[in-house]
Amino acid sequence: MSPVPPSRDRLRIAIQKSGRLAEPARTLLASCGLHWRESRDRLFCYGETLPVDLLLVRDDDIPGLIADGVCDLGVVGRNVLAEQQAAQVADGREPVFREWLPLGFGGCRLALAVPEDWGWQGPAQLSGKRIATSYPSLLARWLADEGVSADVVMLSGSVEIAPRLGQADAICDLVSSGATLAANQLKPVATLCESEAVLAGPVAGFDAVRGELAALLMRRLDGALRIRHSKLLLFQAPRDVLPTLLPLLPDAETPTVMRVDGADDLALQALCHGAVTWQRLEELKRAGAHGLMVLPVEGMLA
Ligand SMILES: Nc1ncnc2c1ncn2[C@@H]1O[C@H](COP(=O)(O)OP(=O)(O)OP(=O)(O)O)[C@@H](O)[C@H]1O
Ligand SMILES: O=P(O)(O)OC[C@H]1O[C@H](OP(=O)(O)OP(=O)(O)O)[C@H](O)[C@@H]1O
Ligand SMILES: [Mg+2]
Repeated sequence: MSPVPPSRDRLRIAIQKSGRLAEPARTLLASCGLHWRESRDRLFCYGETLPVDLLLVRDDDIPGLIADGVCDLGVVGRNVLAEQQAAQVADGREPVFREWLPLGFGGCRLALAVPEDWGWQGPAQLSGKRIATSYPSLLARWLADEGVSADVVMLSGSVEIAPRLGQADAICDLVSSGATLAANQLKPVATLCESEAVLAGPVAGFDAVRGELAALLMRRLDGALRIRHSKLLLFQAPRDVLPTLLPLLPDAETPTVMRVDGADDLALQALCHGAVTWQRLEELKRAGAHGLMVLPVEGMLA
């Protein structure tokens, strides 16, 4: 492994090396104007456009790396962050990392699931049962909140198969489409945590240099997230149709309205955060708009 530069006047962000969050995390950070030179072992990326480096790691290690000050920020699932926070609290320790910003990808939920043939009557039914999970602290907290005493069986993977193998009666694991549960004849009965990828950072702030870099990154992330699905819509329309036309704009900010030299119609430009579909364009045209043009938005600074 090539040496990690020891400087602390640079910001270091941990992201997943490979896995579900690896590529979207890099794409999002790149959309904030960050570009890197990768080390030969592909574990460290040196920031070339800003003093912001990447550390490529297992996602479970990210909260600990923040706690130890090895890295400053991290992109990790809320499920992982919340589990490690719950473990610290259960140990009587104050968590030193927290969620800074939800990032809008990696959506899933941590759910409790039971065999399909159980008639679910509520959490009390789990009393004395064995529940397999990779999230023992979140599950233990939920059981305590529900006043239920059950055995938590810790498994690091393939949790859904545990009931079929006789290792557990129920499970608590991540669910997205629900296909894995269905394939294992399980049904979800409670949600313990709604999750997505988040930017995690220390509860305490940074020193001045890294604090400024972190603030800059947060502003850019905020801008990048706001325009992620946004389009700029340009069109012309007669003034009198605007009251029917403007409500049709998909989740738009107040449009800029300009007079067109020598023409009666107005020219409008609207930043739309909702989906600008063909169907919506056709509706706008029927309502009196013409010359409709949809443009991608590369960046935005409020
Ligand atoms: N089915 C899913 N749909 C959507 N998001 C998911 C799904 N499963 C997991 N995630 C999210 O993606 C994160 C990373 O999942 P992944 O399967 O890549 O983790 P991993 O196998 O623990 O990876 P690593 O090798 O880094 O430890 C999870 O912690 C969760 O936040
Ligand atoms: O509701 P679904 O869309 O079926 O997704 C849920 C599955 O996805 C994840 O597993 P993954 O596919 O990442 O496998 P792994 O955890 O065994 O690596 C999670 O642990 C569930 O098993
Ligand atoms: Mg992991």
